[in-house]
Amino acid sequence: MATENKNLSVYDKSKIPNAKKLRFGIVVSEWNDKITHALYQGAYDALADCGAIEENIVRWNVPGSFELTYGAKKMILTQEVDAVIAIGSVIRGETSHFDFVCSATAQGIKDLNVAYDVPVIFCVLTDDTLQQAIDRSGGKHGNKGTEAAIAAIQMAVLG
Ligand SMILES: Nc1c(NC[C@H](O)[C@H](O)[C@H](O)CO)[nH]c(=O)[nH]c1=O
Ligand SMILES: CC(=O)[C@@H](O)COP(=O)(O)O
Repeated sequence: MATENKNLSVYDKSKIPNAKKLRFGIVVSEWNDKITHALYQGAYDALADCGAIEENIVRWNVPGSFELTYGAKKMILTQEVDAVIAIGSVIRGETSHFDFVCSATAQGIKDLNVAYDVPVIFCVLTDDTLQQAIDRSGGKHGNKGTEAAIAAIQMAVLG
């Protein structure tokens, strides 16, 4: 199902565990910062809506999406979090750099989920245009940050 058929901000709160006892790390890329801050706000608001408390939400910024892997690893090793949300916005330019950044970031975050017992949520938009990114960070398709926050809660209590 493509995003256009599923609003990213819709969730059934009655089916989401309460997050009051959970601690979250959120690593935010500064590239396309208007987009990534909107994603962060969506994630923060959803975590709070589900019971998370402010002092249990730790935010770190990194230069770009490629650095999300290292930032998330450092968050896991030092902050005693139950889940990490990695937030980025990669927008295609003139060269193939987009493909390398997207692939490396996705693979790096996947590798963290394998290497450590803390879920790392892939909240990285990989868009061909700025409008696509706007549409998915609080626009007509909702906010992927919201979706990522709900996934973080669900994965934090898994098992
Ligand atoms: N073009 C985008 C980048 N590029 C920067 C890389 O992520 C990385 O910071 C740099 O290569 C140094 O290691 N990053 C994004 O997050 N979004 C882009 O559109
Ligand atoms: C995703 C990128 O790295 C890209 O935005 C950089 O732009 P360009 O490919 O034109 O150098």
